[in-house]
Amino acid sequence: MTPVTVRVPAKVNLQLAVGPLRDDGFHDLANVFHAVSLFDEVTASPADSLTLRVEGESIEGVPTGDDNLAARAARLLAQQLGVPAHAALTIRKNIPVAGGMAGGSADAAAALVACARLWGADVDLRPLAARLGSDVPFALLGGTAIGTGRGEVLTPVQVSGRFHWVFALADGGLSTPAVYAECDRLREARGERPGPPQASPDLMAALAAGDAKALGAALANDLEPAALSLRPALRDTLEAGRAFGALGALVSGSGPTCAFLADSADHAESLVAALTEAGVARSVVAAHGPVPGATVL
Ligand SMILES: C[C@](O)(CO)[C@H](O)COP(=O)(O)OP(=O)(O)OC[C@H]1O[C@@H](n2ccc(N)nc2=O)[C@H](O)[C@@H]1O
Ligand SMILES: Nc1ncnc2c1ncn2[C@@H]1O[C@H](COP(=O)(O)OP(=O)(O)OP(=O)(O)O)[C@@H](O)[C@H]1O
Repeated sequence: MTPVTVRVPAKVNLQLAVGPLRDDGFHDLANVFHAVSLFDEVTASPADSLTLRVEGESIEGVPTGDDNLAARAARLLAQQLGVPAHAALTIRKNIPVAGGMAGGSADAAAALVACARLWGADVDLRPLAARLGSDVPFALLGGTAIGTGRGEVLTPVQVSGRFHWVFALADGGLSTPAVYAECDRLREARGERPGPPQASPDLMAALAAGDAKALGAALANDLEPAALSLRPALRDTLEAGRAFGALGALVSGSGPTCAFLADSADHAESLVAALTEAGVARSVVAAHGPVPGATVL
C-alpha cells in the first residue's frame, strides 16, 4: 500500500435559491454549485490506526479529532466496507475555514476517494458523501451542477469556457446553521413566504454561452441578506468590488467570503490589487472555474 493524495476544490454558489424550512431542519434548494481553483489536498497513508494531521497557514477552527469531516468520512467508509479504519490522514488546507466555500465538505470528499483507493475498494461513494453533508456530493463531482433536495441531488450543467473569480476572505467564519436560521427569521419578520426554489433560466443561458457579463447579472444568493445581517461589514466589501468594476458580486454560500466575477484573468488580478489596497478583507485571491472534483494526484 502506498500513500494516496487527492486534490479537491472549493465551491462558490452561483445561485442559491432557498425554499421553506422542512420538517427535518433542512431547506429545499436550487443550488448552482461551481468548483473553483482553490484546493485542499488530503493524503491517506498506510497506518495501524486512524490519525489526522492538519497543515496550512489559516487552520484555526479546524477540528483535529474525531469530529473532523475527513476523519468522519474515513470511519463511515470503513464501516460500510467492514474493514478497520486504518489510515494516517494529512489535510493541507488552502480553502478558507467556515468561509462558505465548503472546505470541510471538500476534505470529506477527498478522504472518501483517498481511503477507497488506499483500501482497494471499488464502491459508489455518492450515497456516503450525502450522509456526510449536503455539500459533500458536489465536492466529489466538481464542474458546475445544480443541487436540488438539500443540495445533494446533482445534475451537471454545461458550461462554455472559463470564468475568472476573485474571493475576498474575511476574518473569522460564519456558522452555516446560524445563517439559515437568520434567513428564516428575516423572512418571518418580513412576512415573506418562499415558493419552491428554481434554477434561473438566465443563469443557465449565461453559463451555456460562456457570457461573463450575463453571468454577473444573474448571480443570486438567498442567504446573502442573512449573512449581511450577521456581518454588516460585508456590505462594504461587496460595494468595493462593484465600484472596482466586478461584473457581479455576492456572498459565497453562507459566507462570509465574498465572490466577484471578473471579465478576464488580468481583470481578476487588478481586482485583487484594488480590493487588497482598499483593506476590505483579510486577504484577496484570484481563482478560475469550473474545475474537476476530488481527483487522485
Ligand atoms: C450553504 C451551503 O454551503 C450552500 O452550498 C450548503 O447549503 C450548506 O451545506 P453543508 O455545510 O454541507 O450543510 P450540512 O452539514 O448538510 O447542514 C448543516 C446545517 O445547515 C442547514 N442546512 C443545510 C443545507 C440545507 N439544504 N438546508 C439547511 O437548512 C441546517 O441547519 C443543517 O443542520
Ligand atoms: N476538515 C475540515 N475543515 C474545515 N472545517 C471542518 C473540517 N471538519 C470539520 N470542520 C468544522 O466545520 C465547520 C465549517 O467549516 P467549513 O470550512 O466546511 O465551512 P464552510 O465552508 O462555511 O461550509 P459550507 O460552505 O459547506 O457551509 C468548521 O467551523 C469546523 O468546526
